Amino acid sequence: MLSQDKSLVSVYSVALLFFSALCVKSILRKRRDPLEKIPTVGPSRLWLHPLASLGTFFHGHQMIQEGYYRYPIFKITRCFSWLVVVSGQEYLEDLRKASAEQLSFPEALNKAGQFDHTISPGLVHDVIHINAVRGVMNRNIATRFPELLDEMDQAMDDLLGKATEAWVSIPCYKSAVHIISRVGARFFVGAKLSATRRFMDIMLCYGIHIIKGGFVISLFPEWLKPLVAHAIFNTEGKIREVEDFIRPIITERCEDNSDLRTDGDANDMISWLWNASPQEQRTVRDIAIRVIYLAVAATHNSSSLLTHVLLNLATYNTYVEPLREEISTIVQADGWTKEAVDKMRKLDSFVKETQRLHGGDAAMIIRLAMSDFTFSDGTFIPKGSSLAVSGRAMNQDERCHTDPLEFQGFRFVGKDPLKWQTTALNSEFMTFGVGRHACPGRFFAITEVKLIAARILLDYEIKLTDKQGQRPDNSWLAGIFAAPNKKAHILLKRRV
Ligand code: HEM
Repeated sequence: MLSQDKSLVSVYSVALLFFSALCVKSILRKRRDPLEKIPTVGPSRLWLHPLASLGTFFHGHQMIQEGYYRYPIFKITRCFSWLVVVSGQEYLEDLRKASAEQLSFPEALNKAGQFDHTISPGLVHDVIHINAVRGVMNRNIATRFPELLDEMDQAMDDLLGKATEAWVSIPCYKSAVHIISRVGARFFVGAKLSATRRFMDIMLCYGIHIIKGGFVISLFPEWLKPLVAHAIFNTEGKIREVEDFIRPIITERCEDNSDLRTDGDANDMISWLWNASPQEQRTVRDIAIRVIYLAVAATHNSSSLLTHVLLNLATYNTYVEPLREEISTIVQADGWTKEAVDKMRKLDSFVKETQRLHGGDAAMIIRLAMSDFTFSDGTFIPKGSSLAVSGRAMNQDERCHTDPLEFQGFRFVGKDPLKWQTTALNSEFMTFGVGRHACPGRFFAITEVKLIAARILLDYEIKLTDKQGQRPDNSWLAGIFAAPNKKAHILLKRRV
């Protein structure tokens, strides 16, 4: 009995010693922490980081929402470090103006997705593919619009069959990924590959490779990362599989290292990227890597947005008829063209309102401080800190939008399109970012999502599976990235 008491005492003594050591360490660190002056939402003791990080992992969006109403700048814990979150216009302006040597988007992206190891070292700093999207790709959306339409119809037929007069239940997110990835693949690499099941599966798996692999690889020290990427995630092997699909296309379009032809069905991302690259980067591997990166960038966000739009069409059914009326009138006059889709202002507003209420991440515009940085009010941010903007809270602020938690599908109709059209960049609404890194693919994404929604509206009746009309809740990735409910189904029935 006595010896049992003794061992209990020693356990308590060790625990007390450990706790005291943590407190001392925390106090010392707190004194040294250069971010100490920035208010904290959630636990502020660094020794509580493991627990607090768990809190952020589940409730980060609520913490950011709370911080937004209390401070123009604050911090929360995230994976054993701080995430500094800003919202005030002055801070946003500083963020926008900061040079790449001060606050870097590519480095923040690399830290989050470990692209150096999940795709290729240095890729996030290369601009060839970004310039291709900004320039030649965006110029070709209208030209290649008939193919988008064709691919979208084929993808719908795949999902629902040609003639369905009964209600069919389809998994909303999975179906959105199916349609978006097919339309994207048709646009990027042409009809042959978008119809090749194996290629499409490999590209979809690559997205998962980046999300899961990136997270696991980030847990290892820098020197071990290449080994883990090679041994566990087989990044090289995955790239080689994509190369095998792209090689014959490149060979068929050119016999030496000169420009690839861009006529007819060769007018796609493979030729655009090849022709934009200097001689030493005109390799199958280089093109495969860039195609993978763009396909990943193009698929996840657009599929999530389409899922939210479909769920909202099914939930807020009173918008269906006015939208059908707008779409039919425009299509009767102009046919199915990009210009016609651009003219669909009610649909545009419906998509934007969906982004505002359902689509936005709690933390947007991620940046990594590459050197010490000081905001214009004197707030100091040390090198290595991660920063973000409380985008979702801004989108739902009653000072900007009346009844902000209410879905008003036509909220943006009649408002200045330069500021409130879906593709407009606006420091009060940052779903596509701001400044030099603002999403270059937004014109394609919005054309594609509006086109798919418009075709579904004209061809199908749509409703929720829930008889009470309850929209399925969003889910949160790592507590701060909004994702549509992946289990949600919707019901579609072909219109007669
Ligand atoms: C609804 C769909 C989409 C959303 C919400 C979205 C959102 C974003 C955001 C927030 C950024 C970062 C901006 C910043 O931090 O300032 C970004 C960057 C980027 N997006 Fe998108 N995006 C979408 C679709 C697409 C598509 C379809 C493509 C490809 C064709 C694409 C290609 C890119 C690229 C290449 C970048 C990096 C730009 C750079 O590094 O300068 N995105 N996107």
